[in-house]
Amino acid sequence: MSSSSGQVDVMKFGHTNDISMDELTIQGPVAQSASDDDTMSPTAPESAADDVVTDRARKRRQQHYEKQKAKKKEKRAQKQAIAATDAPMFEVRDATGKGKGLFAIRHIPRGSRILSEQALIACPGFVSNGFVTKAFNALPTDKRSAYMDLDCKTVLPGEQNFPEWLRSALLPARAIIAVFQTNFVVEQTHTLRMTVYLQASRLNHSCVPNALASYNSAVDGQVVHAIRDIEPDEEITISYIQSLEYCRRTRNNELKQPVERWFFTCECEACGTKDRPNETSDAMRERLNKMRMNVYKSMNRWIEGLRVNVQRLKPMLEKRVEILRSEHLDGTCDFIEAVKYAAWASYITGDIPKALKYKQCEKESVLHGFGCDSTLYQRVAAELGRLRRDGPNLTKDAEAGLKAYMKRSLEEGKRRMLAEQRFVALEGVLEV
Ligand SMILES: C[S@@+](CC[C@H](N)C(=O)[O-])C[C@H]1O[C@@H](n2cnc3c(N)ncnc32)[C@H](O)[C@@H]1O
Repeated sequence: MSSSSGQVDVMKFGHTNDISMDELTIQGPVAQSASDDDTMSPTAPESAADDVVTDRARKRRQQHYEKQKAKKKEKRAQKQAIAATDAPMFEVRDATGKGKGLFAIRHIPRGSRILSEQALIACPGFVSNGFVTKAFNALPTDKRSAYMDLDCKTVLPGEQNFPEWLRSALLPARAIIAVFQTNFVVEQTHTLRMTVYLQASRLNHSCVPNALASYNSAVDGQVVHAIRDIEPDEEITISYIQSLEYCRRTRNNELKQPVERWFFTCECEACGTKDRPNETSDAMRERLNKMRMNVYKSMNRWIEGLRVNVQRLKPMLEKRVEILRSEHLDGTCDFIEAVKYAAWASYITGDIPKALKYKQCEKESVLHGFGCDSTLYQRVAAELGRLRRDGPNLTKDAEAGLKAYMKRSLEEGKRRMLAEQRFVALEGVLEV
């Protein structure tokens, strides 16, 4: 479940570090009202001017009060969503043809935290078979048997040809590693780690998932949120792959990268079956992928300081958001990335109302998918606040911040992939 680590890259609208609080205050409402006063007629009687100023002050106070009220309401709703974790929302059940899975036992509204769990086994940095075995042996007996009860699909290369006695002799050590291989997720904490969970590891994959799993530092574990309303008896699914914008064939190849560890071909509503593939969805995803590649190419050019015609890029970015919606992928990491880029393009081209609209949508999606206690949400909420407050004044800082951020996130992404590949390809396969 490599993508269930769920970390979404976020571009910043400027660095808070680059701007002091004092600078921000100067650009705020006080400076604005001073320039407004300049437009007043010099002959206007003092008392009338005072009235206007008082009126404005009252209006501003009222607006401020309304904002605070709205914020409090939002926070209360968020807290309620998190508290809802206490009430059971799902059960583990047989999922025909998929082994076990998690199923809703009541209506789960979008944004609810479905589960919040700490890892059973967590291997920091580059794990080895030895580390996994040692961590397993350190578990209490009941946890060990719960671990061994998890799905174990992985057949290590060449194993089918081993004589029976050798296979049996290898089984105990091989089973511990194979369960780990089938179920681990890669998490970005202060360092990379690979983890296995008792409940979150039961989540099956879909290319139209209704939930998002991510690492949450406040919980120090995985949290799973409903990214749309989920009805009773509906299976709760997440995405195992890096992007849902790939076409069907690539998505299924992705599930086998860097080596086969899950052994299934997806037959969700977007994939269809082998005999009746969903060609309409496939064409849409193919289109999405082309758009995504284009965006990345342009982003790379922009990061390197080359000329990019963002004005021309903008309609394509907006179309991407639209298609993702039509594919019922709102709320997924791909969607969050798409609205983030759309906000960026609107911002760079000076279309602040649209930038605000997309940024607001990003904030809502991150809130619903990651929760208000996620660092990602706090970052996006701060970006939106900054954009609202400072609008076009931040352009220069925003550009510098965005570039630095994109560089960092590209490097992080590479490091994460390398760690996963190293474990799966070297430790998991060759050493056993
Ligand atoms: C991390 S486990 C998920 C939980 C697992 N189904 C169980 O019984 O514990 C991954 C395994 O689930 C199964 N699986 C996940 N998503 C699937 C899907 N969409 N179709 C078929 N099998 C799936 C595959 O066998 C895969 O190796």
